[in-house]
Amino acid sequence: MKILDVEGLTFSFRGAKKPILNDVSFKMNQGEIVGVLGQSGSGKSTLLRVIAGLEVPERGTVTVAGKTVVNHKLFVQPENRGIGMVFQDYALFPHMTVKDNILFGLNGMSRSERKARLTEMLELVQMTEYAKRYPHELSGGQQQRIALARALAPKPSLLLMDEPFSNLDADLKGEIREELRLILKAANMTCMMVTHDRHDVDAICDRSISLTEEKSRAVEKVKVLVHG
Ligand SMILES: Nc1ncnc2c1ncn2[C@@H]1O[C@H](COP(=O)(O)OP(=O)(O)OP(=O)(O)O)[C@@H](O)[C@H]1O
Repeated sequence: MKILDVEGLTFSFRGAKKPILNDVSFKMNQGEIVGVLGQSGSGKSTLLRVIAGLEVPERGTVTVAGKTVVNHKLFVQPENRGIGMVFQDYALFPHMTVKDNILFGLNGMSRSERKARLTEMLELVQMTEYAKRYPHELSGGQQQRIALARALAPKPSLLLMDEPFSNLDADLKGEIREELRLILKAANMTCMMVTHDRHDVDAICDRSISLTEEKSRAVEKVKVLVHG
């Protein structure tokens, strides 16, 4: 089943001469983990932001789990797109415990459903005994796992991760990469991950797409590189 379908996506920042995303098209199947590679400034984060609904494209269509979320006449708000996001700095709420961070965003569920989902998420990321801690009492890798649990808790169709390893030291990175792949596969989550590090892609992703720039600085069509 197709979870993400991006067709002819074009986006320019206000006042810019050329689009930063120019006619970008690709698809993702259920459960696929896809890396987004490209040089600094090539538009990787912007692509994620447009898909998430944090930016409005000039042209193009984005369809998530069969539902069009943006086209020339439609714009679905970010919170209604069924998309989870994990940012570079994890963006955990510092004044909330691990438990409350994960429960945040589960408002539509009954009390017992929320409790069950919390338990399930803590088990998935193996952080059950940390439920009462605050973010500053956790290591970088543990904070990343909680950010992941919080993003997965509302059962999004698609997870977007922007440079999820940039805050981790090199030793931890290897361990966390393996762990992240296992968690995503266990949840059968479809995930798009921005990274500038090809090693991340090799260790975690099923394949990658690459944003390429011509000398004109116009972004070319996405090239799909299939790994393995
Ligand atoms: N709000 C903005 N207004 C104008 N230009 C912007 C804005 N945000 C980003 N840009 C520019 O758009 C381009 C793409 O930015 P983006 O953050 O998507 O790149 P990236 O590929 O994720 O880069 P990096 O790997 O360095 O994070 C950059 O040249 C950046 O300077």
